[in-house]
Amino acid sequence: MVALSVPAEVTVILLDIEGTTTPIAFVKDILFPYIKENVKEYLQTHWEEEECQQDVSLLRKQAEEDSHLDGAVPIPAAPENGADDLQLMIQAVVDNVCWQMSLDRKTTALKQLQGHMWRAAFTAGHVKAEFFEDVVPAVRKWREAGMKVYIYSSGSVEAQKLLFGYSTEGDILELVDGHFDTKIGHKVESESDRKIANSIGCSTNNILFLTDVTLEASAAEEADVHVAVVVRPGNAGLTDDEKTYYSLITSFSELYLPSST
Ligand SMILES: CSCCC(=O)C(=O)COP(=O)(O)O
Ligand SMILES: [Mg+2]
Repeated sequence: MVALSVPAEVTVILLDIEGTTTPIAFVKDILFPYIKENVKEYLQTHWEEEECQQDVSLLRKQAEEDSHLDGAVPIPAAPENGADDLQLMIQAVVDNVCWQMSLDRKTTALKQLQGHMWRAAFTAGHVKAEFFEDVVPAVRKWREAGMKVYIYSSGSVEAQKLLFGYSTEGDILELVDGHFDTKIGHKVESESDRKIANSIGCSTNNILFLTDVTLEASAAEEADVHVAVVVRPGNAGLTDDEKTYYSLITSFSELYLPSST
């Protein structure tokens, strides 16, 4: 087994979810199809609710920003003329969500609606989140050694809490000291990592970020965050240069804390 020593200055381990703690297949084959299959009915059922209206407003704002993009799906202003307009509006939101998902976009607007939709599926017990088997034992060990463990995922904080709260390992939310999503900034922007350090109350070089995406690793590194790229079954392949440049791990058990024997 390969061992990667965690630098002594690291006090915080920051974890990506999809492709790092959790198989991409769980997200792509279970969570995302749930949205595509249920979004129309969800909007029809919850349309009058404040939360749903806020989600639609955010999606509409995003659609305006996206209007220059190829294939972008506009969302018209709120309907005034009854049921037919409402159905057209709902269909536009459905089409917009499906278009964004076809590109695996990580917009806050899309992620917020997804999080709200998954709430019903998780709390009713229809879905349980999957974690790689090394994740929970390693996180427990790190915390026992005094490390803080935070999550930084494009999935909304609400969705992150659902994953950790309703998992095949039970409710493991207590293993996480805090959560960050794209509201703090996108994962490919270094400024987001600086803001995360600031919010935790540490320096960027006190953080070790584990992610499967080299663009995210590169942004974090530019902010002076330590990084390791996580190689899991089903993840996108890395180029030879990326394999040479980054520290790679295939399991969290390959990380050694300075105090580990
Ligand atoms: C945490 S909710 C489900 C995953 C998701 O929607 C997503 O976009 C995952 O992105 P990540 O940044 O964790 O790779
Ligand atoms: Mg990921």
